Amino acid sequence: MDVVKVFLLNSPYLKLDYLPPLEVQVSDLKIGSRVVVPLGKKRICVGIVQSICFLDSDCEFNLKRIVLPLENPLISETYFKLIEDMSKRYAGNFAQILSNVLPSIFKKIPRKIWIGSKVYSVDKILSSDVDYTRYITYWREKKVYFFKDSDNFLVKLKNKSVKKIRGKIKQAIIDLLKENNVLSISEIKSFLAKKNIYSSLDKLEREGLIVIFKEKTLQNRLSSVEYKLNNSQYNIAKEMEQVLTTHKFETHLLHGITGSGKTFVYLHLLKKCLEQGKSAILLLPEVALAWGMFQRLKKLLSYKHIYFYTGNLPDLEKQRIFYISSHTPTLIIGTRSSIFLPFYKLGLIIVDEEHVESYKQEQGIYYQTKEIVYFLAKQNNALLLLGSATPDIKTFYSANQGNIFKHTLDKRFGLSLPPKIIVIDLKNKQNKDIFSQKIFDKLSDVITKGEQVIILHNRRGYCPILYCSSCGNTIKCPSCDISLTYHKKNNSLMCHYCGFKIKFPPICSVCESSNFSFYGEGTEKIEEFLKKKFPNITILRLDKDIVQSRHKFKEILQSFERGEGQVLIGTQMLSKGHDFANVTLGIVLDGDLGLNFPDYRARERLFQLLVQLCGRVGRRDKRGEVYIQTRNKALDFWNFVENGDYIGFCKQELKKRKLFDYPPFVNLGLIRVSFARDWEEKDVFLDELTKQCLIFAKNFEGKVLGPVPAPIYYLHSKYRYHILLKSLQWSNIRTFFLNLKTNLLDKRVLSKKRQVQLILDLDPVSIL
Ligand SMILES: Nc1ncnc2c1ncn2[C@@H]1O[C@H](COP(=O)(O)OP(=O)(O)OP(=O)(O)O)[C@@H](O)[C@H]1O
Ligand SMILES: [Zn+2]
Repeated sequence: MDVVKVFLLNSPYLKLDYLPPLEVQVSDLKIGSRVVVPLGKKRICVGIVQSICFLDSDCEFNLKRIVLPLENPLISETYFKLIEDMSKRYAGNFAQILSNVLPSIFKKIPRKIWIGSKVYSVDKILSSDVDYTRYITYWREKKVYFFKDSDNFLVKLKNKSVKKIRGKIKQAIIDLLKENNVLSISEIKSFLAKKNIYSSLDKLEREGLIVIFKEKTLQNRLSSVEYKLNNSQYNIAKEMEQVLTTHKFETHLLHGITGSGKTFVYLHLLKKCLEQGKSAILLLPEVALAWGMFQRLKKLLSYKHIYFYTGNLPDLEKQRIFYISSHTPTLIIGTRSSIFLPFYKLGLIIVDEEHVESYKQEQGIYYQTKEIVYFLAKQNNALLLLGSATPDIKTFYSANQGNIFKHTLDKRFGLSLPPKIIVIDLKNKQNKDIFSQKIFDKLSDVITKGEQVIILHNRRGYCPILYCSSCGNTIKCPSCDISLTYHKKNNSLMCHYCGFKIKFPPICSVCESSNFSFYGEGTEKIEEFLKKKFPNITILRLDKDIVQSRHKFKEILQSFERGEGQVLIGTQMLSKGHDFANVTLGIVLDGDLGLNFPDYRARERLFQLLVQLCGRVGRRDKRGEVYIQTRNKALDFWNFVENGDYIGFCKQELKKRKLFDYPPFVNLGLIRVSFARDWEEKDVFLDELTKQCLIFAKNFEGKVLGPVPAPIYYLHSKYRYHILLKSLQWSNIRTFFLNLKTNLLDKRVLSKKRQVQLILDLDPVSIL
């Protein structure tokens, strides 16, 4: 008897046995096929065929039958291997990982399918034998389509001088077209992350503002604008081109200072890769950066299959790109979720700004994008290129050990010079002013000259800490161990971790007074201060409170680029990737922010942020200056910052990490334990947890630290504990975790009912 093993893409994420679908030979069914299967008495759900085997036994009567085969296959065997690798590496459930990384549309049973241009209802196919038989016939002949591509239409502006129009979506479409000349309907949907833009397009067309036209020939041909690499770019690009040509798996690091022209090296390699008929991915750490890069490259490179991809595209758009990329050489420019597309002949993976922490996914399933692309590149004999002005110290170390080929671009492209960096000591100053006198004078000077300034302050809101004036109590979030931030504009207090919000003034929970003192400042207060001091200029602000949409983010940046504001103040959002022409002064108000976090990566993170910020200053002929305020000028950290000496900093940091046993010298695993505050058995559980940790620690090759309360002990109404594992082998860490979990389950202090959550976070980026 033939049995088909299927992974369910929905809860309970099991692997179950089924009989093949009626009228289908098992030999017609491929591994990786998507199928609809019955589950329990009434449910039907979607799964992926893992294997087909022959069983001697006669348990046929107990097995249910697959009710409908869909894409045959949806994913390839190499895709399976990737998920298998992830489930081993991250000690997770195969089906759950697969379900998480596939576009969510594949977890649902489709409602319609197409045969030729005719549409059929899946309900009907499932309920009528005649329709089912006909469906299977076409399915076998590969004539069934699960997606209809109706978006081969392009849109452009008719009248370039339109300004304000009514309707948010309409306005957003017009703004997009102003930047891009021509876009396809799919691209507009992608960027606005909206599926229904048709009525807005329709209205705009009727109002005579845009033209919608059919793409005539499918311009499959690849071409690019003429460009000339400078000598350093050329030598580096040629070396890697050689790797592409010989289809070898190699990892390279491009350490190029800000403004050195890394993008043109990428451009050159992407073009070569596509010319060879292979696919490529260019990853960026944030949606806005990915979109900026997509627009930039589309102007330089013309090819039909260049797509912008991120996790929050509309479902149908994700599905469309998924299908196309499985059988066509494509170039994907996107964020980390792009790596789970089923690439056809993958030849090149570029990870830009490779040091950024958002390459680590910490929701749903935990994974490190860089580990997965390493696996993918190896599997496909592809070139993996990591690029950054401030590489991750681990990458830097690996390159120095000879495991990664390293290339350096140490000069800005053209004539521009990196800015001069001046660190200002605030130590003995008793001033309550936000700016030191020296910086304030400099600021006034630059404003008078009509040049632009960016000010970095990594804290939003008006004021981050509020004390009760009567009893000294700080006002905290009721669900988190975090101070509430005062926001003046809406006169409220907010928790920046869980979103909790109350009107100001609150009542002190200790003494019931409602008189408060404020401490510290956020971007909102700095903006207010500057507006008072410089009433005649425009001051713009860029932080999460202002930027509620991607569109707004762009709007502020563009307005600043056009010179409509002279000062831009913001959180780390303003530090990455932007190419401002007229900024000659950068200011960092609180250079120490984050430096004292109980996290071994704190210094590295701050250094990277500061270098990125400096990269935005003086990008044209006029050399810029960056002033940084600190209360700890004595730290040698600041010498490295002033000299822009990233390599020196890395070397010193590596010494410290070696001394205290931190990566790259050991591997870190963090077991995150959390449970509700009112859980009655928490004491019993914690006792047992501590006991078990001690027992397993005896045979553990490495160190076990904890369980201890996490630095943020109370968050989202849950208590949190950490167990930190240090070992030379990842496998030791995984084994420790699995043994601990199994034992706690056996002892029944951990139940499957999820009162307690136990998560293994390998190489944690945040240990707060
Ligand atoms: N070969 C080239 N031909 C023409 N212009 C170039 C070339 N290389 C770089 N440039 C220009 O130099 C500037 C800096 O290049 P690019 O943006 O690629 O730098 P980057 O290394 O990516 O910097 P960052 O890390 O700050 O993003 C850009 O304005 C870019 O257009
Ligand atoms: Zn909170």
